[in-house]
Amino acid sequence: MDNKRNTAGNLLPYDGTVNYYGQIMPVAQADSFLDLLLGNIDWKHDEAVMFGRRLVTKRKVAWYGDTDFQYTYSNTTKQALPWTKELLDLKALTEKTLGEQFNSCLLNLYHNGSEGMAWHSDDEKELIKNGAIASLSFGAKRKFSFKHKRSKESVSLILEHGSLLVMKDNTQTNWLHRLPPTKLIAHPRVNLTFRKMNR
Ligand SMILES: O=C(O)CCC(=O)C(=O)O
Ligand SMILES: [Fe+2]
Repeated sequence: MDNKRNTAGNLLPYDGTVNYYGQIMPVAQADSFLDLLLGNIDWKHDEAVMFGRRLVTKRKVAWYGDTDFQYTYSNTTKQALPWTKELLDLKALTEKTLGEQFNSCLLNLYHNGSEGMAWHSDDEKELIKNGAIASLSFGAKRKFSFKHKRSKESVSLILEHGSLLVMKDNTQTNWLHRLPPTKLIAHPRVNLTFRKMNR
């Protein structure tokens, strides 16, 4: 909550840019956003196809966006839901902090530490190439890791309650990221990734 957040340094040593702004709001405000997000978002279990089988994830997801955005994966077409009041408030805060505009948001709800997300890059063709992805976290503090696709060098940090992380430039081309599972955490975490989709 000081002016260091405007000069967050690059956490990656090369081939991309990741800035961690830390907690960008008071804890009481982050608590209230967590409650609103847990209660008002249309959370659904996600589906994935693995080994030719349709699997349902333990983690829940939701997708909100500007208008009639649509994208297809695992043979299902998803439609963006219209922004809620609290998502618009969080989008405005994120845009003001970063000086960047976003048009959609993917939300993840991890009920406890047994749920995480495997190594991946956010490089879907629907996303503007090298567009910034802004990640807001609420609830349980969780470790977040990056691994370079060729050198395998890795970088990790802790994402705090009410914090902002941004991934930009050629990060998705060169680095994977993941949210590792942990036995140590028994309470939920909500993550929002504001994204820029092609129209
Ligand atoms: O939960 C997180 O912090 C990251 C989520 C993520 O990588 C994604 O939704 O693509
Ligand atoms: Fe991701």
